[in-house]
Amino acid sequence: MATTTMSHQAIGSIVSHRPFKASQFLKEPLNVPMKSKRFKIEATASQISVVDNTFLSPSKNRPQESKKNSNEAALILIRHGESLWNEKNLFTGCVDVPLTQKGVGEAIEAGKKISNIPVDLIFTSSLIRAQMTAMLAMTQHRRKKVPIILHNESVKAKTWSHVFSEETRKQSIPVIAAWQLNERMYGELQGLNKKETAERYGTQQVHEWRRSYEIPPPKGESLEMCAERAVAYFEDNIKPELASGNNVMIAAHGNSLRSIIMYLDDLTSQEVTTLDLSTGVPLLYIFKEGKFMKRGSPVGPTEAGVYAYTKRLAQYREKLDAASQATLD
Ligand SMILES: O=C(O)[C@H](O)COP(=O)(O)O
Repeated sequence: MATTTMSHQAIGSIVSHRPFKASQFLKEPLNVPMKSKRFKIEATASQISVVDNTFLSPSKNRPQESKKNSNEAALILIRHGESLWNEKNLFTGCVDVPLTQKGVGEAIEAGKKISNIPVDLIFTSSLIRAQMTAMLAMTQHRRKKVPIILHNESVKAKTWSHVFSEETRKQSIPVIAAWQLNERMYGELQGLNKKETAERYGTQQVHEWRRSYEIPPPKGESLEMCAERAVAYFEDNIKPELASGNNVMIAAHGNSLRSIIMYLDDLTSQEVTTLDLSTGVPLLYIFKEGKFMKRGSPVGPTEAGVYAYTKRLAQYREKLDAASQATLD
């Protein structure tokens, strides 16, 4: 991947800034040797990235003028709705299972609760239950922007998923799927029934595996090991977006979010053992002057508490109200 990145920069410096035409790329002769085809694809991608690097690129690479001038941003955390293995009371971890119908409903209800809160970027894990939750929640959002899952896993994926309209891009919300936000890997417990496992190994032992900070399940990740990737990702990729004034939603998992909340609330390894997250319940934080203020879980879309001390959120809601009033007139 480093090669691709390096050739991106190398190519980027020589690629002219002429607007990119999909037809140019799609008519690419398929009989070119692999290397130059890779070069051509990379060149094309660099042309795209040169043409519109304000869309989808992390704020740290975004030109100054595109960053919002605000020292306040909303951060919404949401554990995925009930999954098919939650329903069966099986340890899930990194096994990729979808939501149940109840979990779908939970995601939609969560969307209603946050429908007035601005969302500029969405981060999910690479697991479908988190991605389903994010997409379903956003169907309820009053701003009606379209969440678009980014595909930067290869130069070709990035090139072939390019959006060619500036206006359409403005009506979209980039969704970044990161494996670092995946549920903790539950090792040899994955697929086992939680009740049967407690009967076999003892309730205390299973509670330690599930809720302690340092003790990993057999051949799995401890919460501490999960935090090493999830919190690092949050600090490197999500916090800079908040600092730029971008409002972020993270749809992830019980333990990857427990590790992030431990960081946000500065919990001790003892305190985090009592932290448990329900499925599909959004939690709101306000990031202001470098600090995270917990605002709790919005019960309804107009709950005053959500907007207390957050002038920007209140103004955003007033704008949505005015816009919907205008469409009614
Ligand atoms: O991975 C799982 O089984 C659940 O998402 C979380 O499980 P836990 O509540 O046992 O941590």
